[in-house]
Amino acid sequence: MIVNTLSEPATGDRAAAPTPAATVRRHPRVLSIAGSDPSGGAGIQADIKSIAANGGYAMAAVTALTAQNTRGVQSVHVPPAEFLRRQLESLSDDIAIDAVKIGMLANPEVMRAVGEWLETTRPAVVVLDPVMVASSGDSLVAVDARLALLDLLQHAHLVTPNLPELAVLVGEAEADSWEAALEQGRRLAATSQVRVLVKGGHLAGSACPDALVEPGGSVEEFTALRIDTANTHGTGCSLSAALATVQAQTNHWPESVRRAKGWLWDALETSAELEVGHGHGPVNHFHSLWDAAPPAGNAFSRSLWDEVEPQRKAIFELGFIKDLAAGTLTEAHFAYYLAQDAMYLGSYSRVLARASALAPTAEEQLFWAKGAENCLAVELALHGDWLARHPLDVGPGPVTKHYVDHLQAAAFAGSYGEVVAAVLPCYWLYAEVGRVLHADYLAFDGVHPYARWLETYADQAFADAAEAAVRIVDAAARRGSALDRERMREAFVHSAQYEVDFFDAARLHA
Ligand SMILES: Nc1ncnc2c1ncn2[C@@H]1O[C@H](COP(=O)(O)OP(=O)(O)O)[C@@H](O)[C@H]1O
Ligand SMILES: Cc1ncc(COP(=O)(O)OP(=O)(O)O)c(N)n1
Repeated sequence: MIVNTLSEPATGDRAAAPTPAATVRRHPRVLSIAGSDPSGGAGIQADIKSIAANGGYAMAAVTALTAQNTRGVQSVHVPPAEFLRRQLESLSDDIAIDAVKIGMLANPEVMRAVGEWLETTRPAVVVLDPVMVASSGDSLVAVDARLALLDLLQHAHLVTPNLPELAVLVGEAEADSWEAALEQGRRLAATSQVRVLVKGGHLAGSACPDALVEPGGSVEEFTALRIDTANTHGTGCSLSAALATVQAQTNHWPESVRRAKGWLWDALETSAELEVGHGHGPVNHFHSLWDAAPPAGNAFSRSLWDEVEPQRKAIFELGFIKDLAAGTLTEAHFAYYLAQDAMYLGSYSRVLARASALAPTAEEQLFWAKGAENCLAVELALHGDWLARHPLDVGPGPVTKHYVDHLQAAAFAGSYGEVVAAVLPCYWLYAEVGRVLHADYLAFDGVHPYARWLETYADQAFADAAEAAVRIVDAAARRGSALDRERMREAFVHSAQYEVDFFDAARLHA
């Protein structure tokens, strides 16, 4: 689970390299300018896998050849910088490059060649991983390269040093705490006027924090649980290449960090499956491709529906629902329910707005935005109407509070898949309750006291919206990894249980 927190508003900050126009591409053309790692875990080999795994078209200009494996670097060969220049010019003469990731640049001459090419080409996204030392401890860069590297920062939109690299860039000793690392990140960002991703992989502890630090000093943190693994070869390469790719898809740095870090976390967690080498093994770049084949069609939503069968049955066994169907529910209980529902809907609407913000297509964006609007406009009007006639002075009850907390946690820390899975039960179970109760209501003899409410939820438009929400969840499940689907499943089941508790809370409230 990736959790992110913003310590100061990110306003007014601007990295030195000009912020590009907001063009995004589903499959950006991403160039890695980096060294070769023949073991495939780091360098251009890792970058190409990372770019492809994140949906980009990968290209690579080789800056250096290394002889290395998972145990260490045995030898480095640096071709003439002039030949790197030719590779770069050859690419930019022909191909539109949406994003660049820069890795191992072995000496100042190579750095200058890359700087000059960036100066003329000005790619929209430049992520600079200031590679200096491999995870084995072997140096990959000439000792006199610091100034040339600092000079290169002016061309980057993001620089991603690990703690030893950050220390070299600010000319200080390596940070031994997260707070000290953030301070160094702030100093680098301010003095070089560059956006910095401070990475906490080298710290001890159960958490693995990273933080986006803007030149103006604002910091946004992204925390994940530390995975207990030795397979950390190439994490920095893989992360920076993923960041360049995702940024070209989103044009939103915090979202790019959240996605790239989440992807890398899954790659680390499933890395043991690869069994490569005897030292620091590689991460599993294609975990989502190789995991259990994504569920076809509506298989995922069917499995969710089956899994919450106990909750579906429980709803129709509740006294509240039975009394509501029979028209014998007291007005006091119904008013309490509507008051809680009105409070819930206010928050639910915001969560739908978040789903809209994260949506991968304009169609889904519009769907959730309309849902958010409907929640406020239609539902609150209906409830406001009833509640105006039956005023009830209560705050959010414990179930309302827990349910809303659960939705907000998904909205602020979860992926798009988690958010849409968490909001789905409210659509789907309500449509189901509406369908069943409406049938009872049509067979009802006399004037039903809750006719208006029952008609609203048996509305065809509501049933259509529930169906559309189900289709969106299936599509998100197909795109995600097995881990993503597991998180979606958990989010959905929790929400389904809260739906049961929510109805029940009204009757329990005397
Ligand atoms: N054991 C781990 N568990 C989870 N995330 C990790 C782990 N090790 C590194 N990371 C993440 O991998 C990325 C690279 O981290 P780091 O090791 O600091 O840089 P580098 O690979 O450049 O030395 C960061 O996002 C970091 O949080
Ligand atoms: C050719 C080459 N480039 C870079 C590295 C270092 O990889 P990185 O991901 O920055 O660091 P570790 O995660 O391996 O510490 C490399 N080894 N080879």
